[in-house]
Amino acid sequence: VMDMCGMAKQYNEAPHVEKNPWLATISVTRSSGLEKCKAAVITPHFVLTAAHCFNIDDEAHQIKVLTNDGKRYAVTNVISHPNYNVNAKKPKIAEFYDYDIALVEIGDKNKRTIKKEKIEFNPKVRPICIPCTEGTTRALRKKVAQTTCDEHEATLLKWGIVEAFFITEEDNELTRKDVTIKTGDQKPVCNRDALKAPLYINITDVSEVVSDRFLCTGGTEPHVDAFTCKGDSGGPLVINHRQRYIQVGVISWGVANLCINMNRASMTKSYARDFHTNLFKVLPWLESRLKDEGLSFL
Ligand SMILES: Cc1cc(Br)c(Nc2ncc[nH]2)c2c(Cl)c[nH]c12
Repeated sequence: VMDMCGMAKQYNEAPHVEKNPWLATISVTRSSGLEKCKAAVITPHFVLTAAHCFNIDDEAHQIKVLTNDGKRYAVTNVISHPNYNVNAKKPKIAEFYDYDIALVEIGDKNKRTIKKEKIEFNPKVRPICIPCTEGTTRALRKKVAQTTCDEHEATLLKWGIVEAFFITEEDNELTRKDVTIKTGDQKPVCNRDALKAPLYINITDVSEVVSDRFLCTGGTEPHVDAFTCKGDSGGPLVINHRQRYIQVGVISWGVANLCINMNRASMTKSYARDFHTNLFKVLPWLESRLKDEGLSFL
């Protein structure tokens, strides 16, 4: 059976990498320089990240996946969501992040070995749980036979304010940043601040830039949320359910760039919202692309 997902060391003094063993870093080497994103380990052959981390002309050999134990993995394939198209609404909207999600397949095409290289799990490298899989039913301590995907969504994304966190890297140290997902009647209030992004200043209808695929976090109500930096792109938005960890989103974009080369501003802004691709909204794509990975989707 697939290694139990969403398990991490809990004791206070545990190394940060063992508290967040699913975090991975994606590096893309281009002639124009190095781009970095974050990702989440979900199976031995796949990490999950944001589609906007890649350009059309990036080739697999330019991309490496780094796991918490310091191992660098070659990539055979980047599978971006078919509906992702950052240019879809040009010129009115310069960058459009709908369906901003991608699977990165690990392995080395050039190696003559038949078996693909795969991510080695250990206390520093473990998979996170993905919604609507058997592993998440077990992590939620529910009955495997009767639990539905709707129950996963009802349990994880309750109506109103949902406590979650993302993981960022500061001075080579992983730290969790607490946020609240605004669902139900709180969602429109959160989404509306998207129009405060410099990029969208001339847009009047928020639904043109914030599609139903996004989860919205950030701001100062009901408590001051952490905000993302560009370098956090692709990282997982995580819910801690009784010490089991389930990924519900992928960090896509934010309204305010309160980070100058990763120096996070001390003060946030009420409109400093962040938007994450909601995994519940891309399940058919996830399932079709991960069918041979032993995840057992519901
Ligand atoms: C995570 C993340 C990604 C991107 Br792309 C950003 N850039 C941006 N968002 C809208 C237009 N451009 C930001 C900002 Cl800004 C904060 N966090 C970000």
